[in-house]
Amino acid sequence: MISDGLADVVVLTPRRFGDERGWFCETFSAARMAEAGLGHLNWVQDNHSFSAAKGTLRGLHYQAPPHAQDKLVRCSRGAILDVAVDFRAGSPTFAKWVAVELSAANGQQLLVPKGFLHGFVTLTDDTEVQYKCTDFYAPDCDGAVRWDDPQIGIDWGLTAPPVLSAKDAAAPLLADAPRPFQWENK
Ligand SMILES: Cc1cn([C@H]2C[C@H](O)[C@@H](COP(=O)(O)OP(=O)(O)O[C@H]3O[C@@H](C)C(=O)[C@@H](O)[C@H]3O)O2)c(=O)[nH]c1=O
Repeated sequence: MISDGLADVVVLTPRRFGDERGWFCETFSAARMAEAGLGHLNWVQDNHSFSAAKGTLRGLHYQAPPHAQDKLVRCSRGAILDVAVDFRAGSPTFAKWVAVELSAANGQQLLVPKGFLHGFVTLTDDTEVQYKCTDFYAPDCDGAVRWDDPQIGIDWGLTAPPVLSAKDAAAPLLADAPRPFQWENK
């Protein structure tokens, strides 16, 4: 993980059982999630995206309440730098970010909780990302913050301008975005 980490953002590394054929892995297990203290999360939607070019950047995205989503992200082909940004008003780590390389090779997964912005940049051509969500897609609650906001200052490791959607290119700065999440001191 790049940076010191953020409370609630968790890297999971499911076990791979290798043999002469290759390997086998349980990419999701409700029992393992419960063991990790994440058994309360109710996964209702699985997403899968394909990005053709290295340097494609999707983010920074959120779904506002009442349709906020936790996300469990993995990269099943190629590699990404996956980023979570604390978006909870009043949080001691507001606007702080973490980045983790997720790849088909390392099999790691990132748990991005509700209240965090999420985005990734592809580190390879032909990259596939799969993630589970705890609420359904709700376009009316869809929101974005600029990927290159200097207040956040994410080091994406880019050497050229990224490939972006029109929506992401037009996203507001953090200072101009709504504050739909409130930090709760647990
Ligand atoms: C996210 C999403 C999109 N769509 C549709 C809407 C649109 O026509 C098309 C592409 O949507 P987007 O441009 O928002 O796709 P994308 O930029 O890949 O958005 C995703 O980015 C990553 C970083 C996330 O964290 C996700 O939650 C999601 O926001 O797919 C769905 O039908 N269901 C969904 O859950």
